Amino acid sequence: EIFSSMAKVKDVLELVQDYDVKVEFFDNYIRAQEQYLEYLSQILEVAENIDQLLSKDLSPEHPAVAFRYFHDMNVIHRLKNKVDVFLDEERNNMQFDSKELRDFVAELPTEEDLNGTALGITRLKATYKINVSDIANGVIANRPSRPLTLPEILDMIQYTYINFVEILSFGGCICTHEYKHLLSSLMLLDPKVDDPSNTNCISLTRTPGCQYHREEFALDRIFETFYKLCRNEAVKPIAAVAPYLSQQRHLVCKYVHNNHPYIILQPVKIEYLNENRPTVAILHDVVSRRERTDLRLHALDFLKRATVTTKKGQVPSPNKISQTMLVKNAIVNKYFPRFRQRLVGVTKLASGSFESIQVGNYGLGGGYNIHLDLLFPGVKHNFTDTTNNRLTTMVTYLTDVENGGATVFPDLGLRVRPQKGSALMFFNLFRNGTSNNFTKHASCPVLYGDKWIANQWVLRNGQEFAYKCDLSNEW
Ligand SMILES: O=C(O)CCC(=O)C(=O)O
Ligand SMILES: [Fe+2]
Repeated sequence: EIFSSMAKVKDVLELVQDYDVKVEFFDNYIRAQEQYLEYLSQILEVAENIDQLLSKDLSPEHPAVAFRYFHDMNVIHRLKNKVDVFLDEERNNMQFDSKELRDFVAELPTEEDLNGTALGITRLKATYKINVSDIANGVIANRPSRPLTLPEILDMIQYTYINFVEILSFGGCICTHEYKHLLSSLMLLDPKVDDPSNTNCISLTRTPGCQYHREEFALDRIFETFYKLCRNEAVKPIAAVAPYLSQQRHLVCKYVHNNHPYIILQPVKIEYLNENRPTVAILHDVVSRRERTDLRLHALDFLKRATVTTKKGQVPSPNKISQTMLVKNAIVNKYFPRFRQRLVGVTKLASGSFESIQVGNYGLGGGYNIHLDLLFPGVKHNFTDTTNNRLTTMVTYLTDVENGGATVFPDLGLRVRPQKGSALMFFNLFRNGTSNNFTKHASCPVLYGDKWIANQWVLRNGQEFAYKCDLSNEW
């Protein structure tokens, strides 16, 4: 699968570009074949000439006739010599290695990629309210390209339609927001289809699996909020967090070094976006250019699409259109020690419970639906739990994203634009170890650009001294 990682899309385009040499080869091969056939048909023509002479029973005893025979046969000779020289010179162009072609084609995007791209575009359409006519004209995020051709449009319609039918007949969990994407695909087919939020199709689609999510997150409302935030429309925090907002008048930006040897000479600028319940902050310029490049290069060959288990077996996760890989702690310590040390220095968290780094690259229209980062989402924690959940998330941005791809917190009404080198940090757990569900967050689909992140999660166990726990559900 290629479409779910922009880096791989770029890779395949490079491959095709490299294959220009091969394209030139095919070109030469075809031209050589044409030339060869041309010689053969000339030989045939002369041979037919001789045949005609023979059929007219013209005797070679006639000198003029003999001359013509000899002349024509000589032409054949000359042509044959030409063919020999030609075959000699064009040997390379006459040999066709179909294995090479097969290997090349095996690297190219498949139908699944085309399908994923069509769905990605409808996702962008739903999230960013893009006009159907803009899509048809090849304009996305005010960026012109060439208009789609009729076969391209027909393909897009076909794939979005297939997706629609497939998901309708799919036995697993289908949630309202997925229908919105699909219904907006139908809007692509027919712009007159009503706004998806007004359609009663949605009630047809509730499944027991969805109900669970529905209770947990009240999906309908929250997805509206999610999309609004993605479009950079103003969103108020939900009432449950409002009481804490009055405390936030003094939100600050400050430089921190914590007297920590790793950052004392290069303090980190922290910008608080939400001070409490949960604390959300941006750590500016914590990942160097070199680290950003090296992490991406290191990850590229290992990226894999996340899957989920369904009745149909393992299928790509519909909620996460990206590819990820883990950089094990041993590798982090060896090759990326300063990345880790700077995060330890600024957070004062014990480095022993830092998880392996997860590097991620989003694909075409790729994003990550609303979720909690907890390893054990449904579980209520207390200090007697043996489970060890994720206390802190740090999403470091390895690239800027030209348009879209923001990280949003629907309950908090917060939107964070990826800024290369900075890290978005938040605490997933309250002081008593229970999950703080206000931290649910999502990555908006990438509208234009190549979004790379590196996630650093820090586990709760081992932080007893660094992060004081108590019985409250304060942060
Ligand atoms: O890519 C983002 O902005 C957020 C990523 C995220 O939430 C995750 O990987 O858990
Ligand atoms: Fe997350």
